[in-house]
Amino acid sequence: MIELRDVVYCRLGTTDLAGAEWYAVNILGLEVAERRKGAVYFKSDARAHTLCYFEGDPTDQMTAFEIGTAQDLHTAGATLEALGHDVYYGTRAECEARMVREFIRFRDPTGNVIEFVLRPETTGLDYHGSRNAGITGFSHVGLCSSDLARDEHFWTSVCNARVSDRIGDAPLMRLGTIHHSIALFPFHRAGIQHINHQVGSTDDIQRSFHFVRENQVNITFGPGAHPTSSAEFLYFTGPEGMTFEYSTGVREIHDEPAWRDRQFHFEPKGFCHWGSAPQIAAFKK
Ligand SMILES: O=C/C=C/C(C(=O)O)=C(/O)C(=O)O
Ligand SMILES: [Fe+2]
Repeated sequence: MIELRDVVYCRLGTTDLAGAEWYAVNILGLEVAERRKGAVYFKSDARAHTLCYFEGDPTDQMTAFEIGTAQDLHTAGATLEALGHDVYYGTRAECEARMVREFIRFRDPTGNVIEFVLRPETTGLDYHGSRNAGITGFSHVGLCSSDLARDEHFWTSVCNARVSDRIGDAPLMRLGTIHHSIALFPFHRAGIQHINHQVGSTDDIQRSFHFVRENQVNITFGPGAHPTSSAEFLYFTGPEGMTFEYSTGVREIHDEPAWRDRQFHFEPKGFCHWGSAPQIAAFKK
C-alpha cells in the first residue's frame, strides 16, 4: 500500500505566463513565492509553494502527493512498475524545479499525470496575498476520471485513500482527517478538474463572489454549500479554463474506523443544498 500524506502542489502549463500570474495574484489571491525562468511559483499557506504555472502546453498538468520516506518512494515506484505504469524518476534539476528532495512521476489509470514527492519544502511562514481573499491554504484537487470505479480502486487499493462520500459514482477521498484531498469526477479526458483553496469564513466566500463577478470572472457554481463535506463554496474559471474553488468549513473525519461513506445524488441537490446548480461539465449528467 502506497502511503500518501497529503496533496502538495499542482503544476499547470500556460501559453500566457504573465496573464496567469496576474490572475493568480489579483483574482485568486495567491502570493508570488518565486519567479524563475519560464515559471512562477505561488504560496497559499506555509508551504514553499502549492501552485506553479510554467510556460508550456495548457494540457500539461501535474498533481503531487507527499510520501514519507525515500524507502517508501522507491517501494512506490516498484509497486507502480509492477502494475504496468511507466515510472519516471525526477532528475536533480527537476527536483529543484519542484522544491522537493526526490520525486517519481507516472500516469494514473485515466492518464492524469501524478507526482509522488519526498520532503517538499516549507517556509514556516504564513503567506500574504495582496488581495485579501482569506485563503488559509491549498486543500484538494478534483481529477478527471474516464472510469470512476477503476480509478477509485487505484487510489484506495494501490494507495491509502479512503472514500469519505460519493456523489453518484464520483468518490471524495481522504488521505488524512480532511474530508477529501482527492475527488474524481467523470470526464472524457485526463486533467485537473478543479483546484480548491480553503478560505477562512462565509464572509470570504461572499466577498469573493462579488469581487470575482465585478472583475468579469465567470462564476460556474455557487455560492453554495456541499452536503458532502458541509463546506460553503464558490467555483469560478481561471486561466486556460481551469476551475478554481474556494471553500470554507470542510468536514474533518476523526472517527476514522467508525466513518461510513455516504451516497449522494449526482444531480444539483447532491452538489449543493442551498439550491445553486453547477455550470461545470464534470458535475452534470
Ligand atoms: O459538488 C461536489 C463537490 C463536493 C465537494 C465537497 O464536498 O466539498 C468538493 O469540494 C469536491 O468534491 O471537490
Ligand atoms: Fe472541491
